[in-house]
Amino acid sequence: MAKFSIGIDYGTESARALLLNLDTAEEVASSTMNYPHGVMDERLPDGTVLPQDWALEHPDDYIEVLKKIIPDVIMKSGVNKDDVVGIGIDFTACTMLPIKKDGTPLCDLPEYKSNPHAYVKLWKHHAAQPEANMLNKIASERGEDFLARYGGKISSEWLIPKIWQILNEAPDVYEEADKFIEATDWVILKLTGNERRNSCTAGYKAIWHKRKGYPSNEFFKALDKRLENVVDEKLSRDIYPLGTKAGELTEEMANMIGLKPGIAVAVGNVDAHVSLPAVGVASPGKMVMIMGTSICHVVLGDKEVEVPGMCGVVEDGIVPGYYGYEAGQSAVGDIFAWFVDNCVPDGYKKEAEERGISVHQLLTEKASKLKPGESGLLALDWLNGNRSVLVDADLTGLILGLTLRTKPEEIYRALIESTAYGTRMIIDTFNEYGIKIDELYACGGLPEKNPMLMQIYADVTNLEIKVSKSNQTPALGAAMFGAVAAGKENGGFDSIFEAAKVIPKLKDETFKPILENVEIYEKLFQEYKLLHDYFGRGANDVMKRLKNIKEVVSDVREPKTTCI
Ligand SMILES: Nc1ncnc2c1ncn2[C@@H]1O[C@H](COP(=O)(O)OP(=O)(O)O)[C@@H](O)[C@H]1O
Ligand SMILES: O=C(CO)[C@@H](O)[C@@H](O)COP(=O)(O)O
Repeated sequence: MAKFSIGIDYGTESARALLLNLDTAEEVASSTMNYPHGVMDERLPDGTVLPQDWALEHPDDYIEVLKKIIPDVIMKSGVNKDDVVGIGIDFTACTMLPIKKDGTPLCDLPEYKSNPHAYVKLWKHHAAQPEANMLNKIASERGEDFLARYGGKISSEWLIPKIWQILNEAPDVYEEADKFIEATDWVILKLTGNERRNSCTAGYKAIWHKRKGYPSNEFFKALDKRLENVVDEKLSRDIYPLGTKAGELTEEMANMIGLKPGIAVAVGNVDAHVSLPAVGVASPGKMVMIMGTSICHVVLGDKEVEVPGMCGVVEDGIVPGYYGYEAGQSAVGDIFAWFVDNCVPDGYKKEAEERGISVHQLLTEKASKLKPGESGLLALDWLNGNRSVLVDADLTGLILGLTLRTKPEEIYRALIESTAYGTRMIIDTFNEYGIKIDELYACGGLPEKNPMLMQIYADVTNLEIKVSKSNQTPALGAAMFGAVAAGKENGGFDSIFEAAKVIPKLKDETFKPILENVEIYEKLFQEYKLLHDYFGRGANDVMKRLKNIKEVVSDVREPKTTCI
């Protein structure tokens, strides 16, 4: 009798469940649900207004979606729920929340309902940049060796700046919280009743090292004396490797989501990292791009080297036995969404509607007719800051070369190209510092949605791109880890390597660089690099000065005196 595993991918806007047949490697059914509260970046459910750079979610949504998407995949597939042997989840990260000892999120307590700090801080919450700046300054003055493992800087997206922001702006929330926890670990706590923090988020987002643990209490004290014992008081030193079984599905949750109690549940994982074995990559030299709202770039290495501006290198952080490297771009699809939502004339929207296609598709169709370089435009892709290689959320976007004749599709294409140049910067930096990238693999929403974009990435990087056959690659990876938690004796796998040999599939069609495009893009990329270094490496900090003026004028937070 065939056995099944369920993978749940918690994305930025929605969660998707995938039911995987472990005998045939077939993706039997999937189901998606948007988070009822969505991303809260302007106000809380009760109307409380949020300052700029904030991005919150409601933790109740993460359970709510399970009640729909799990019964849905069982119903659609007609599979007997008793044949499901494993569950794995992956999440965006660092997506964190304050909770009480029993797991109750602070925002669920009536007295904290209107306090933004009591909610989930989503990965793209960038309002902890002052704390990140200060942390980097202090760590660098103290010669903390962990900085090198994070490309020289800790991002404002990561856990410690976020916790420190809570302490600075809402000390009562900090006090009231018994724990701060990654959302991925919180969902596992809800599913199994066990707090089993995973090594991936701990390593990449919480400055934890397999052999050295967290930074010292002295370091945390140097940040703020109230943080001296933050690890022991608010986090945990018990960290579990990926592939470990976190526990078994509790009766209460099983009843709620329509499954059998006792199913093996894997420790939590991250959407980017979980995707690597899901495209069949289990050795160095092959970079996987998870392309959607943002792009995460992950690659394995057999040594630990310091690559400037990478998000992190973590031993066993992706699969056991290798150093997992991560880099990323904080906004990619989000930039195109911004353009579509804010900068497209009504005529375009009408045309798209009449033809029954999305505005993205219409712009892409028009932009496909342009040759590389034809628009005379060049853009910087920092509309949500720069995560790699500059690690600076205070940088902003730029479009150069506009004229009175510039068309929306030209700007749309220039924005796509800018994100491809951002990826090329990352690849070049890895190559330069000894992590060779010989092959590119892609998964996520964008390869499905936009072949023109994929061709531009192949031309700009001059690398052939292989694409995952699954349109739910992170969920597939999560299901594979769920099957590893179940173990071979229950119809699963003994290791993620075993699963990676038989489950993943790639599309037959690949995106191959086109020589004449490669040549023009090489010239354009050199121009991008000049702009990148001029605005991003301190020659002209105009972006930060503008942001500073904006903050003072909008009076949301004290002006920043230093930009690091
Ligand atoms: N045809 C398109 N071309 C380029 N981008 C698109 C297109 N359609 C949607 N998008 C962008 O894709 C992103 C969503 O990607 P997806 O991978 O589905 O989600 P997520 O990153 O949340 O997992 C959105 O930011 C949206 O703007
Ligand atoms: O930062 C990470 C992983 O490290 C991602 O979770 C984050 O970029 C969000 O990814 P999505 O674009 O929503 O898939």
